Amino acid sequence: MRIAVVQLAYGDEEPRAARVERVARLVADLRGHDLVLLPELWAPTGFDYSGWDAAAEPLDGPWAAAMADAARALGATLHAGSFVERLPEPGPDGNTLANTSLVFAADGDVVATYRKVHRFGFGSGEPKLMEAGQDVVVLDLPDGAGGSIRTGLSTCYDLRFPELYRRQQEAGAELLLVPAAWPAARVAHWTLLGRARAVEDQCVVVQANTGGTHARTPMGGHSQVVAATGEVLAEAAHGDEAVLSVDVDLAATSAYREAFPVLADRRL
Ligand SMILES: O=C(O)CCC(=O)C(=O)O
Repeated sequence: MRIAVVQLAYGDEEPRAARVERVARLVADLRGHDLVLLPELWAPTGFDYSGWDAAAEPLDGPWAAAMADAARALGATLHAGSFVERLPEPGPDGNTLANTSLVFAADGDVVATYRKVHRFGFGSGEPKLMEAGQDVVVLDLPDGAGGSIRTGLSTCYDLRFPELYRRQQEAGAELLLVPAAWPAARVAHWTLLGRARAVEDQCVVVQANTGGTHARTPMGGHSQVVAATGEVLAEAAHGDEAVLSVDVDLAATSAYREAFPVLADRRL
């Protein structure tokens, strides 16, 4: 399966609409891949909380329409990262925003919607402004060889909560996709936790982070693709925009699980 991980770098000077156009073109240029993964909140920005309300859109808003077009131009699955969703009504915490990821099929149809479960911000940002997602999302994506691969969805801070990934693994996931806006200050955790999730759940982990600096927050980069063995198959540099293009041997994951069946020894 040929996977492209797009590490987008942006600053405060780039208008949101211009970035959406730029990224749509970039995605269309990645034809030949079976799956493209974009980072978290790359259009409204991950850390400019003050702009989230104005940037919020419904599930069928202009951002989703642009990404559906981009998926059609790509001719493959597009995990478009996440955007600020305007919920139709306030959730249990009284908020009308969510950090929502959409996955598009090659024909532009939405095949998965994931709302970030663990909200980052310790009393500000997401916990203050957004509703928490409630659902574990696992789905089958085309593997590029006529079959499918069971895939789990999560976002950024979720990576710190292994129980979410164990639920995905129990639901049959072998591929874990993680878009993020993870800051440079803790980027060592980002790479370490991605490898940890790969090793403990015996899954391929694909992580797309953000680069550049926005809202006075330098982003960490270091997007990576990790095999189920924990081997890092590709890793982007710190902070710059980059595309990782990686051929992932999915059969190797099943073979590895059979050869080293550690998950069968769990005691609950
Ligand atoms: O957990 C971290 O250190 C960063 C998480 C984060 O930036 C996010 O979830 O947006």
